[in-house]
Amino acid sequence: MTDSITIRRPDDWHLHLRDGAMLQAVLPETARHFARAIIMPNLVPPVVRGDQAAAYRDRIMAALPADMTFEPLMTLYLTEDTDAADVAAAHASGLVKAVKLYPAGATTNSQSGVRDFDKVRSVLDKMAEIGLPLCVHGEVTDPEIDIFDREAVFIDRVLDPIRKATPGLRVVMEHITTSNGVEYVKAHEADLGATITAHHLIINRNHILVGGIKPHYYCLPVAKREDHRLALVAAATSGDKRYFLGTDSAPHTDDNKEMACGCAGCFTATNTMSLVAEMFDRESAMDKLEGFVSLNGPSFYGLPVNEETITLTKGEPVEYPTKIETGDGPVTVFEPGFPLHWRVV
Ligand SMILES: NC(=O)N[C@@H](CC(=O)O)C(=O)O
Ligand SMILES: [Zn+2]
Ligand SMILES: [Zn+2]
Repeated sequence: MTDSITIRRPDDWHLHLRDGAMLQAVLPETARHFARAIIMPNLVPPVVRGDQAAAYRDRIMAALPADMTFEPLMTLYLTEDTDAADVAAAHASGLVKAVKLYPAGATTNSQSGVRDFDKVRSVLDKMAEIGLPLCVHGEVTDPEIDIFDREAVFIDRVLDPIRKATPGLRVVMEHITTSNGVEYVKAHEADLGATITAHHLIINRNHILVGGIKPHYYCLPVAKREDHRLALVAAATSGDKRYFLGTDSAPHTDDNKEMACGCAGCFTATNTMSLVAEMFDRESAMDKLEGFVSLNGPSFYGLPVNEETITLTKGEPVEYPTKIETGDGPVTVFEPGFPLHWRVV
């Protein structure tokens, strides 16, 4: 049995860093292990234009501790008013690596998202032309649709039509939670990838609801039934290059999670590598870990892999804080409910 593994330094292809005091507190948790991350633009107000993305990147770099290296890969939040020329310029300058589609009302800070997909047609056409990926929060918001079906219905009603209407558009299905998401990627060879979070490899909907409600397991898309979790584990550990790690680490203060109407989001930045390694080890798939966390993402985004390496070793259960302190209040670290044995040395 292997108890030590050295891999190229990983990247996180879906991360929420927020701003201000929260940014200051959570950034080191990611930069400790990850070289780069795709930075989600759902601030209030959202990061819509290139100049806003440049200013946000500068705030992230200013918050980075002097002894750490980290490269934020910036994204723009697609709205019905997004200007295709501004998007193209932000991409040409090297600043912006993706555009993010939030169906309006689907998740945290998505009020400015898209309602009428015809209104973003010209931006999507431009993105297909210049090879700029679209990252998609794939859930319909129709109140008639059951929350556990929203991803599957999104694929049929929205995603597949968009892809057919915009040939060549490169799409990342973000934080997939269903076998439907896994199968859709598998069935469409070109221009399609998917991120998978650490927490969706670990929890199913029972973990949220059985024996009392667990607000720190509530995120969107919500965890589904066990057969979907198993499909995600199989996809992540398969070695298929189209699946890669996007943690969706999404900090909310405990005050905002543990309330009558708690926010959606799991905070995993602190222990992601231990969580993912534990799950890969259980599947006897440690040889696939580097692909999932360090190689497949750069391959999809057309970026070089990281030159540095990290080493993980297996031993006594890893200790990590139950909460991190932030200027806005404590944020609870994702607790899988079982010991983690792999640590980054
Ligand atoms: N995943 C979540 O539950 N929350 C994210 C938004 C998102 O990625 O959908 C957040 O910004 O808090
Ligand atoms: Zn999302
Ligand atoms: Zn997210």
